[in-house]
Amino acid sequence: MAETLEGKTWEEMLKQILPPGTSIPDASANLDYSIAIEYDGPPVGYELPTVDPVSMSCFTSIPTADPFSDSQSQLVANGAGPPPVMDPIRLPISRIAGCAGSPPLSPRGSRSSESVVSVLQNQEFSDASHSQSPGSPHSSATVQSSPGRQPNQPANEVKRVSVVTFENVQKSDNNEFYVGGSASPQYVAVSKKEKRKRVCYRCGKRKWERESCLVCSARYCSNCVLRAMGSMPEGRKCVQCIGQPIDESNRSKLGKSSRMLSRLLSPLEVRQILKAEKECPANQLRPEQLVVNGFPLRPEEMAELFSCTLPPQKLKPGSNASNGNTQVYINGREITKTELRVLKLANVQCPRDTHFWVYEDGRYEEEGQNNIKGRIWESALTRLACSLFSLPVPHAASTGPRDEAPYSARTVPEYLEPKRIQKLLLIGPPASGTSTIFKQAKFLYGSKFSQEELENLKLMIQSNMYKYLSILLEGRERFEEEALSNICENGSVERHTEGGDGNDDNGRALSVYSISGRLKQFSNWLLDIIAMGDLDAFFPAATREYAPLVDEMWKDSAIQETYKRRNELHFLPDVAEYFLSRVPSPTPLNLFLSISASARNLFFAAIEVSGNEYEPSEKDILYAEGVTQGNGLAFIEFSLDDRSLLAEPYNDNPDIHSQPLTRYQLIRVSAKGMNEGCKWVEMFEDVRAVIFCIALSDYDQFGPPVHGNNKPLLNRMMQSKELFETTIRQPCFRDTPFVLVLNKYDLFEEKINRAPLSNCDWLSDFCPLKTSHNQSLAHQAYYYIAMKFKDLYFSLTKHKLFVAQARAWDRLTVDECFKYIREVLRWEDEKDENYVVDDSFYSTTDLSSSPFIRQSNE
Ligand SMILES: Nc1nc2c(ncn2[C@@H]2O[C@H](COP(=O)(O)OP(=O)(O)OP(=O)(O)O)[C@@H](O)[C@H]2O)c(=O)[nH]1
Ligand SMILES: [Mg+2]
Repeated sequence: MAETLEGKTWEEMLKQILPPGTSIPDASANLDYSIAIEYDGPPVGYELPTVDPVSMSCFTSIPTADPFSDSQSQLVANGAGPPPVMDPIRLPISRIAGCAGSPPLSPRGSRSSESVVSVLQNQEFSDASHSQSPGSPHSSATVQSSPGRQPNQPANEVKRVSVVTFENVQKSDNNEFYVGGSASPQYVAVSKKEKRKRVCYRCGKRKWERESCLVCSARYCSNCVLRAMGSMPEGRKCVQCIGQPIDESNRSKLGKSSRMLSRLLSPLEVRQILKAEKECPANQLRPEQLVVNGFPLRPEEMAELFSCTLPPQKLKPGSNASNGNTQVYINGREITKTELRVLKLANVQCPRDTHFWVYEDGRYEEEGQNNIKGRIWESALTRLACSLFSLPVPHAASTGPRDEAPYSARTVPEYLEPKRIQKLLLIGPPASGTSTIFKQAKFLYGSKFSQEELENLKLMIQSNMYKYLSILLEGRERFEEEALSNICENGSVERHTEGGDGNDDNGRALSVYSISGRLKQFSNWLLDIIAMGDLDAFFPAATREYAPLVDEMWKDSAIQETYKRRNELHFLPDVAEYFLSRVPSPTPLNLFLSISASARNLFFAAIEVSGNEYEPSEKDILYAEGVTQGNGLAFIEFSLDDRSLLAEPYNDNPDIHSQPLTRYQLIRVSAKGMNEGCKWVEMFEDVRAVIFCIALSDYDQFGPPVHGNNKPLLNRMMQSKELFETTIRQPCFRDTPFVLVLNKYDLFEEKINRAPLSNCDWLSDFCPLKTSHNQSLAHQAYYYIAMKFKDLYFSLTKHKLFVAQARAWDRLTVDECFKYIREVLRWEDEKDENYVVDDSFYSTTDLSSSPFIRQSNE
């Protein structure tokens, strides 16, 4: 260009710019090749002409058309379609009468303001709703899809709308604009969230494949989806929609696979996202959406509904929960065919159009007749049929006045109802070992862990790893502060970074516990979300992004130094070490020659456990804290072999072996949130026994109170005792036998010789005998604690407390516990039948298999 500038006329230069053969215009006065530049000279002495601004009161913006695509121009060039026509911009008059041939229904917005070529209704974009405008994903304006067009219709001759309105001009979050118009009078009332089909809401580009937000239906292309939806803690939702309920029309899509996600993410990640989508609280039906007999459910009713043994599946909002089709009504609800069959079995006459009224205790009459015809569930057969078909059987409590209870769970001998499931509620203060016992029961008597359960356990272990990591990081901060203040006070340099000058680039002091800025950032992030209780929301999707940093951190010498002082990290559970210090094989040693052995172990454990390929071993599962992620309700059903040693004396009847085994349902709940007047326990009023688990080793430990955060640390045994008292005081457990499992005997045994029981005020009057009778201190102390609880229980309930000992890590001891519990249930049954086997208060202290059974320290 430089040469062309020199000595060439403007005609010559122009010739080079214009296509060959084009004539050069004459240099006339009007010819203007000037380019606008900003004037920055001195102020002018005259008034500059101005253009009145267009009134924007009705428009948020002037709608513009999409760029004219290559394929469109191709079609035009081939004569396959007429040239595109720009839609005239409409004035904000409320209605403009239109006719066939009037412009397509909605001028569209585009971020490109250079191109003003109108939308060509081209095959490429053909779709029933192709002419819609891109709209705000979060707006609720009305939009009408084009009624579509005939296959042979020319591309641009879509059916024109008769009326176009401009009332719904919207501005979206990302500054794109659209105008929604009502197509024709019959569509005006149709209010549907506007959809910008084929256009990505984020980049505005047309893409075939998009993923849409379950809340606002915003659609994103594969380039944008991860940016717009983040780590998808609630599945496919834009980040700003997280926490909001889904659009109900999307309910059937919950958890259904997505090709785009499968392409972008690993199968495990997709599974995790889809699982979160299906299961996260925000995406669940809300009680008020479920209508039963014309009334929306209350939260507690909903909780009750979903806590039953066979909760309803695939409920839809507003669905008719009665779902009957028999023209027979009970309490205003049309019953189902199965229910009708059971009624017939119960000898209830029910011709069509009968309206029954059934009372809580099973008495029934024809509506308005005031003439009780009988009791529906009177016969065992009816009850059996009901339990077979998962139909309700009235609670023992509701079958009339308590003392007459005609068929309470207690008084119907087990063998009359072989199918009845004996529910066992397993409960205990945090970290007492309930999950461990639950998992042992599953290993012992239950079915294998399903793929899904394994996946859950894996996630749980992985998220626990982050918790342990955060405890380490917190410890590191503490140690760093200590070290730095030591340095300041003593001028001591002994803990300074080796080889460094003790300062970082910014002149800040450093200690062996100091980490780099990047790691510090990660550390702050993790500690923040843990402190906010948000880990579950971020895990696993967001934490995955940090995986490389986790690796880096494990390798860091500051973490290694912190880990050396793990005994000072009180919140680091014992099992953390198990998970943190595993060395997987094969060991790529050469990679890690430069780091110490313990750091290497941490590193491997982190990589192994946090990796996708990690599969938890049986031991991992057992040692992992919790049963389910989030530690919710968990239950299993199993039966026990009845031919235990303890059972034999009662099994004289040879028929007993031909009868089906008793089924048990073990329900494990976290005791968190249980307090006086607590409602949810009432859901378990029909349990056969409460298994209350306490960690013996808690007697010298202090922890934050279960209720309330700012109170001083409390002795954990005292906390367990309080929770125990609260539980036994629950009215719904008034007649329920309690089995106290004193767990963690292994830790207790090891601890008792160095820490006296008097660490716990309640246990301060323990007075061990000289161990002349071969009775170890631990045995005596255990027995003493058992008696303390029995006394307490008796004073409050006037009943006997059954006590068993366990080391939940040892499967055999858990097996013994359950066999003991089975015996307790038998004793209770027989007691109810007046075959009182054992009435002494003290003889039920412990398992008869225990060597300490007759050794009281009284
Ligand atoms: N040493 C020892 N540790 C045990 C025993 N039973 C459980 N643990 C460990 O104690 C910790 C707490 O046990 P969990 O079974 O998770 O306790 P939990 O009752 O479910 O407690 P939350 O989950 O807090 O409700 C886990 O790390 C267990 O591995 C035991 O008998 N001996
Ligand atoms: Mg647990």
